[in-house]
Amino acid sequence: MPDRGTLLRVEQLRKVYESPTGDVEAIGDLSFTMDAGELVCIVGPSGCGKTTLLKCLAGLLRPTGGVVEMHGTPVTGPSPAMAVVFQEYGRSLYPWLTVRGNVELPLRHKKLSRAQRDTLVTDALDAVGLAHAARSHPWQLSGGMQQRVAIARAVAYQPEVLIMDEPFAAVDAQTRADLEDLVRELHARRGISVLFVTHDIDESVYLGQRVLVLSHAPTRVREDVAVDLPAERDQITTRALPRFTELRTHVYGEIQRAKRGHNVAPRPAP
Ligand SMILES: Nc1ncnc2c1ncn2[C@@H]1O[C@H](COP(=O)(O)OP(=O)(O)OP(=O)(O)O)[C@@H](O)[C@H]1O
Repeated sequence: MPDRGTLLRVEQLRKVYESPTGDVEAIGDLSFTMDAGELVCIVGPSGCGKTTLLKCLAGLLRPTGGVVEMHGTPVTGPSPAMAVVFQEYGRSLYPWLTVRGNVELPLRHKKLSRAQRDTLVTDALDAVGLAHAARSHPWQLSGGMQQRVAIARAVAYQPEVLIMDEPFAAVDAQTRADLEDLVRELHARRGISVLFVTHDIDESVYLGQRVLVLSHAPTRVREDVAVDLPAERDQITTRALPRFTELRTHVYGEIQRAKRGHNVAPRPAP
């Protein structure tokens, strides 16, 4: 397990895209911190700047202003301590490699022996329930299985933080529920910190220990909602709790207000 303490610190982050047709201010003045071992979800109105934020955090995009720090060190480029899983699993996997080959590929950049690599790949495939499909090719798998391969690849890399950008948007509802539980299990068992962007309000409350609600663009944190549901969750009983309904209703209301452009009202969560 990683040490507890501040993992990520984002301070007055700002991102302006410059283009010939005019500048687009995607991130306004955004600050939050995340502790090691936390599972934090991010929701916000469509187009508010969620992907831009994740790319700045992952060192894939240079911010216009502000600070992103991991363990007190500025993030200036992609870090081996972070792994990113995007929505388009189909495009992120190499069709000519087997499942095992796809999971193994990024590990070739690490100084590991063949045996160490094999163990990490086998463990990651076990963790996502795909040991039996190791020799298949991605195109032989269902969408949900392909997304599991993408998750296994991220997990095998042994990141400290897993950054996920709407990873289950393209799979069916049942598969989505299974993958949500897989993420919760990886977080609980392996102590991986998870930052999870989703459009789905129920998903954010079911998964998260906190939900950051973003404002419309140029985005900032509108509210940081503590999800005080029991740590042990399951799809049926947790979602049937009155507190689950209260939290999802609250987050939904905040997003509606954010869409209408209401200012951030500093008030406590329900
Ligand atoms: N490369 C780019 N150049 C110019 N503007 C961009 C670029 N990428 C994103 N934007 C703009 O920045 C804003 C935020 O986009 P972003 O994709 O980060 O939002 P999002 O919240 O992830 O969107 P969605 O809800 O659709 O997933 C939008 O206005 C978008 O048009």
